[in-house]
Amino acid sequence: MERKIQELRYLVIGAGGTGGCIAGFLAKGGRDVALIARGVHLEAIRRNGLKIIRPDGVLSISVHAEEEKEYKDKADVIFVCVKDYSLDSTYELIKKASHKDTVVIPLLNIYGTGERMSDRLPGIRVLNGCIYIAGSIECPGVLRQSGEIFRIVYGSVDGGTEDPVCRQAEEDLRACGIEAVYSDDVRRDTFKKYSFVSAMAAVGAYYGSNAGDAKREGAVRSMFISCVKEIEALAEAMGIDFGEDMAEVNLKVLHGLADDCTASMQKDLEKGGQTEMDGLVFEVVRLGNKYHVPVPGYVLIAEKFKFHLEDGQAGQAK
Ligand SMILES: NC(=O)C1=CN([C@@H]2O[C@H](COP(=O)(O)OP(=O)(O)OC[C@H]3O[C@@H](n4cnc5c(N)ncnc54)[C@H](OP(=O)(O)O)[C@@H]3O)[C@@H](O)[C@H]2O)C=CC1
Ligand SMILES: CC(C)(CO)C(=O)C(=O)O
Repeated sequence: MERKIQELRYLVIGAGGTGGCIAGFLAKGGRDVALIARGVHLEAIRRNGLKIIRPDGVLSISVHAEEEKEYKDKADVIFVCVKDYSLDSTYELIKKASHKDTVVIPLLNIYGTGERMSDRLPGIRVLNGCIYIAGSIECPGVLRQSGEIFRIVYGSVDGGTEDPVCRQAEEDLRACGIEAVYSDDVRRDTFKKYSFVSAMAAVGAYYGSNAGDAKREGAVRSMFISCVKEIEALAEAMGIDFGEDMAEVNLKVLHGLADDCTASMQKDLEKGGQTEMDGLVFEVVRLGNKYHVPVPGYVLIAEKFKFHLEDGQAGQAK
């Protein structure tokens, strides 16, 4: 018998550019959502609510936010919205917050995150997912969303088994103003997102360029297109059928971004701290090596950041 779902309880881990916007939109739409944040950002959200500066104005939203250790509930849907380098720090909370039907939806830009998380979370249903948004923390308690794009795609790692929780989450997200897609081929769809963000992040890091530079004819745009084509060749070797011309699709996505938009990896790089370069750029070089697909654009970019393969094996960043 189909399980009757009443109101889903959402947990969003990470209150940055992605997680803060998701929790903010869900809360604004009246959904039951808790947001895990920390430090001065958490204090500010608690004191003043969450502000999201958008192209069409500022949203001020009251969101239930707490620290990881304060969360004592069980959630039906958990969105994981942290950088790859913080992922390990989320596992204890996910274990504590899950019941037998909970679905965990990682939205990281790193391809294959869901599979990696499943290995670390036996007995918990971890999906795969991705998100299209351009968001960042402006200052404590305040996020900036540039451009209108806000799309979440998720689905089961094993393919398209229909799940009522996932279907209801899709309805909830849409009702709250987020374009949601419960995908029947999430491996393909997350690799499609990867073909965009990896290329944009790699080229942006190489040239120090933004979306506006890639929109105009010239070296930045050419390299962006070459990188997308390298990922297309990889997809073919990996048995992923994109079914459409990703250079064309990704140029449309690019044109939907504000000119001053840069990938979140590039923002981290400019701040001088940890970045997702390994999963977004070096991993493409490793995949090229594994599947015998030439990826000269990525090799050039990776070399600029002192990464190379050693003896034909997966190399180390130096
Ligand atoms: N920003 C964007 O526009 C987009 C980002 N993405 C991807 O989404 C993922 C998340 O990125 P984004 O939202 O930008 O990341 P941010 O760095 O903006 O936000 C992550 C937040 O999570 C916090 N955090 C990390 N670990 C914990 C924890 N254990 N408990 C509580 N808080 C925690 C961080 O805190 P602290 O700062 O203290 O570490 C930070 O505030 C990445 O993989 C990114 O590539 C995808 C599409 C667009
Ligand atoms: C490029 C962008 C903004 C597109 O969603 C993104 O995914 C990121 O910054 O990580």
